[in-house]
Amino acid sequence: MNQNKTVDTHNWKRIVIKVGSALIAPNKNGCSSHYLLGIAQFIVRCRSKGVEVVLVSSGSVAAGAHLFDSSSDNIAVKKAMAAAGQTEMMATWDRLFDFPSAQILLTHADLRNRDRYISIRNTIFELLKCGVLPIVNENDTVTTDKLKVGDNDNLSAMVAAAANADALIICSDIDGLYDKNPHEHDDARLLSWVSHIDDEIYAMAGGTNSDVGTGGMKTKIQAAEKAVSHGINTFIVNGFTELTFNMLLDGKNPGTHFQPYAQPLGEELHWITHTSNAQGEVVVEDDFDAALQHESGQLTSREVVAVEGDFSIGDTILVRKKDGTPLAKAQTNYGSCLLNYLADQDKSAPAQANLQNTGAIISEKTIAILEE
Ligand SMILES: Nc1ncnc2c1ncn2[C@@H]1O[C@H](COP(=O)(O)OP(=O)(O)O)[C@@H](O)[C@H]1O
Ligand SMILES: N[C@@H](CCC(=O)OP(=O)(O)O)C(=O)O
Repeated sequence: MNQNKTVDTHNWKRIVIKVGSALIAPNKNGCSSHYLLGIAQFIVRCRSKGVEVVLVSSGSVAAGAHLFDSSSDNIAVKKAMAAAGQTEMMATWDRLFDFPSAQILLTHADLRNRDRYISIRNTIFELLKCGVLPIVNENDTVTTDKLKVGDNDNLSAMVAAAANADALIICSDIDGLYDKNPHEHDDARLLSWVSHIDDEIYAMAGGTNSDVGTGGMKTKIQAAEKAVSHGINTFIVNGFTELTFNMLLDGKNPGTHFQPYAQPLGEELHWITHTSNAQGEVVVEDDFDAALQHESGQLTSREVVAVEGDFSIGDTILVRKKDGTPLAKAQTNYGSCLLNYLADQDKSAPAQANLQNTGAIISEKTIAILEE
């Protein structure tokens, strides 16, 4: 691994900054502007250089905790903390800027739906065009396990991709990624530069040790993986110290820098691979992959062995072999009900199965082939 300390920041036109809960409400005792001041100054200086900024701010649960029984693990209480803490957090950020900011609250259900995703993108672009700072968080009040992203590291990467950002800066309570959790190992070493994210990198990343953080380093690596495949320079940095931001402004790497892909995935392919998740599965014969990858890139009901889950037109599905091997993620042109019907028709009365070729279940343009 290279130890690369310089960063070519001059070409950055747009960045996403993610701020962790420990920086917003370090003691779970309401919001504190102590650490936010340095981050706000960094945002102001970026904007004055013509760099557009989107902020992804965690901390609503931590900020609202002091109003409730903070020892409670009850989900409804956590959601109440988030709802109350969100206004306090937005007010704290707003006080630090002399330009307008805008609140965007999202769930994964919004991001994985293509139309809603486009609407989110367009809103972000419009806010940036008018000089308004978008401040994004997960809409914790309405989420359920099935609907949520669950951590703001992954959310920030999805937002960075949606915003077409040049860089994602994840501000945490630690200097970057170490080869093991430094809170548990005295001999842990900081990695300045990661050129490729693989199992070895994931093995270094542990969970959180803090009362307020979600996901620890693992979700930050997942976020980095999403972002670099979109061509986004990704950093994990220590948000507690102003030196971090001075270094970034000087084109120096203050933490861990993840190298972006030289040839990023196309916009729609990236979305289907890294933002959308499969709502159901279409099972095909074990010898199907060659056809999918090398022939028409299309799948018809004739090839379908089974349909699993409940999905609608436009949803993302997983195409997999009978033996379980995942082949592709794709947007479906059929809902699961009709697809089940078509697949049954093909099996029970092949001669009359005139519906079988009514159209491709998935179309070439919306397929992400998965590596075996
Ligand atoms: N290999 C590692 N390198 C650095 N930190 C690690 C590592 N493994 C686990 N961690 C933990 O991840 C924490 C940062 O994640 P988290 O608590 O979720 O913060 P945030 O609120 O900024 O998202 C660190 O404080 C540390 O306890
Ligand atoms: N939506 C949650 C975000 C939780 C979260 O991901 O926290 P963190 O690990 O500190 O970024 C909140 O605002 O509390």
